[in-house]
Amino acid sequence: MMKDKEFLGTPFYFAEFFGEREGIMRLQSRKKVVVKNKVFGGEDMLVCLPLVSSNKETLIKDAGKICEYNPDVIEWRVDYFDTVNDAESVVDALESLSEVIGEKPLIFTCRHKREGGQSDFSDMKRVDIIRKAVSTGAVDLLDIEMSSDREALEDIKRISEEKDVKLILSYHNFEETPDESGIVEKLAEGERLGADISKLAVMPNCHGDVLNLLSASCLARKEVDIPLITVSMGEMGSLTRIVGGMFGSDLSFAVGSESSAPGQVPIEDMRKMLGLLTNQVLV
Ligand SMILES: O=C1C[C@@](O)(C(=O)O)C[C@@H](O)[C@@H]1O
Repeated sequence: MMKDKEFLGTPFYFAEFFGEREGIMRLQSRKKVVVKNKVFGGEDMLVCLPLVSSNKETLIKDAGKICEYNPDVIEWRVDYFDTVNDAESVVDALESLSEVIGEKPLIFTCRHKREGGQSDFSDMKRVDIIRKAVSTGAVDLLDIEMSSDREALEDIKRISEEKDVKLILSYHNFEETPDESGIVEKLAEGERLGADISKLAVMPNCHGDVLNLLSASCLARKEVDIPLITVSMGEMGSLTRIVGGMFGSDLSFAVGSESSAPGQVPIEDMRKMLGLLTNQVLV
């Protein structure tokens, strides 16, 4: 059998690991995460539309608009919200948002400036916002950096477990892309820290970085059991948002109203391209 790759010093045969035919279009994860009938790590890569609205009025308007595209998942980037530090106003907006999006799974992301987000808050404040948001029952998944303060992370894990909210542990690097084994290691770290889903979004500085992101996503399937989200950001990396699903990424962020990261593509374009790649009838 042809050796596909040296993986951390060990010969690695994709066909042997995944089966000769299995995974031609998708490398599925061993463990699946099911949220409101959407399967992370299953047959299809899911498409998520982010909301980056700055106040309740635009949030509700933007939510209505993105729902017209019928995304699989919605992310509220609450760090873009002007009054993010006022937990009561976040809860109030969340309750209205939940009415608009109905049965769509919602990711709640409260990202600090130092993590590439938009707002400043203390670790304690963030835990408080998250606790109150989760207690509404409107949050299905929480996204938090794996580099977060350990105590805060443990609090957040406890909060999410109590309410059966799934935890996405993320690694962002807006400067560069780690090498292949560094990417696999980060994704494995997410799982070790207790994530339900491990995510990595990194900036490429050359085309080799984009290839590394894709090959590392494939290799991570051997090392990591949980669903993965991997992104090469920026213009150079934007193709990974389309083809990433074939290499082991289980969700891709597209644009419905406004983008939340460099290199995201409009959802209509993404669906056209995915339709061409998988030769399916377009929805
Ligand atoms: O972490 C991610 C991935 C992302 O940064 C992207 O590159 O698409 C977009 C963010 O909104 C999301 O929380």
